[in-house]
Amino acid sequence: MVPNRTCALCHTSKPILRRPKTGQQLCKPCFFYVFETEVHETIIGTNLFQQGEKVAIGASGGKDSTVLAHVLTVLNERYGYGLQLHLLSIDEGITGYRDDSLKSVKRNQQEYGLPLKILGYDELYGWTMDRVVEQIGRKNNCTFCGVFRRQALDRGAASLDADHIVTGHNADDTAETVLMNILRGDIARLGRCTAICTKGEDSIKRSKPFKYAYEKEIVMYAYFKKLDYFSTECLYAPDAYRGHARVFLKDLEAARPSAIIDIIHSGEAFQVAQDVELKPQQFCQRCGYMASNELCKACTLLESLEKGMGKLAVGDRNRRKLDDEPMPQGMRTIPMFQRSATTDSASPL
Ligand SMILES: Nc1ncnc2c1ncn2[C@@H]1O[C@H](COP(=O)(O)OP(=O)(O)OP(=O)(O)O)[C@@H](O)[C@H]1O
Repeated sequence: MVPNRTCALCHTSKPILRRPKTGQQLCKPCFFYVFETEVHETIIGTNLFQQGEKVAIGASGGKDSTVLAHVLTVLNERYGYGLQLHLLSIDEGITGYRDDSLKSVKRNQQEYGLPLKILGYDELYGWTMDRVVEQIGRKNNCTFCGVFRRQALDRGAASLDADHIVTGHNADDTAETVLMNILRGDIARLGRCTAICTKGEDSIKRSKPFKYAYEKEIVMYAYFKKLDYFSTECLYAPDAYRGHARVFLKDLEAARPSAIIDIIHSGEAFQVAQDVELKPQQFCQRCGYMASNELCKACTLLESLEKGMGKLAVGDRNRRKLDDEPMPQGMRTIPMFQRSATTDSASPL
């Protein structure tokens, strides 16, 4: 980069970076300020939080959630949101990966003085991902991990009596998800994947304050702030299909940086046609968690593992095969879901 003589915002200091989102050359303090202010504007513009809410930050120890914990702590103080922030980590039981990243979370907990709860797949499901992979191999293991994590975050948050879960999903993640849902023709997910906040009936709110934050800027923020995070990819290989969407998105971004935001805006503009039938929500008959069938996805997957049939990666097609197999003695099930109290009467920020 041929630097301008001065920062594009303060016109005083020497610029040290080019902002990936806008191409502006900025000094460090101005970059921190615009990055934080844009997240604040997203929060205020979408009425994301209520005064006094208890917010569980999904903390994986990776860059996104580490920056999220940092920025929310800063904004909560700067703008008096009045949030009770809590770190919530799910230990999937992946030796050499999650155990190391949890060490970063613990160091950050000390640094920010935030309480931390760790909930393990082992404790909740009786299975670690190491053991799941032993049974099913690496193919499809992300399906188990994703379904188990979603429910574990809800259960962890409910046990904290939290009103809200926030995750570090960023603009790149959201744009990838839009692309994936288009490629799969998954209309139901396409309709809801760009929502900044989702709340199923009787479930805890879940939101993505970094929905418009570029991954490259999150990495820059972490780097220049010298934040402590863990940067290794999962040992059990990332979701292959998402990988294609990611590569495609990176190519588009290289040609035109606004591609990421443009795809998100396109996703936001999609409307599900009236005649598209969406499955109604119900509660799992076994564990009481939200479900679109009699059993929730986690109970179905757990049952397949317990029966030694995890390789089926049970979708609707294989449900019959699973039902035909008798329940093993002492089959593990997930405890009943305890919902937390809600604070719907609280006032917005
Ligand atoms: N084990 C976990 N415990 C708690 N939260 C998690 C965990 N894994 C993922 N999350 C939440 O989901 C978000 C997206 O997770 P993903 O696996 O896509 O990782 P990522 O994009 O690399 O994010 P990060 O850099 O924070 O790990 C994370 O930012 C975090 O908020």
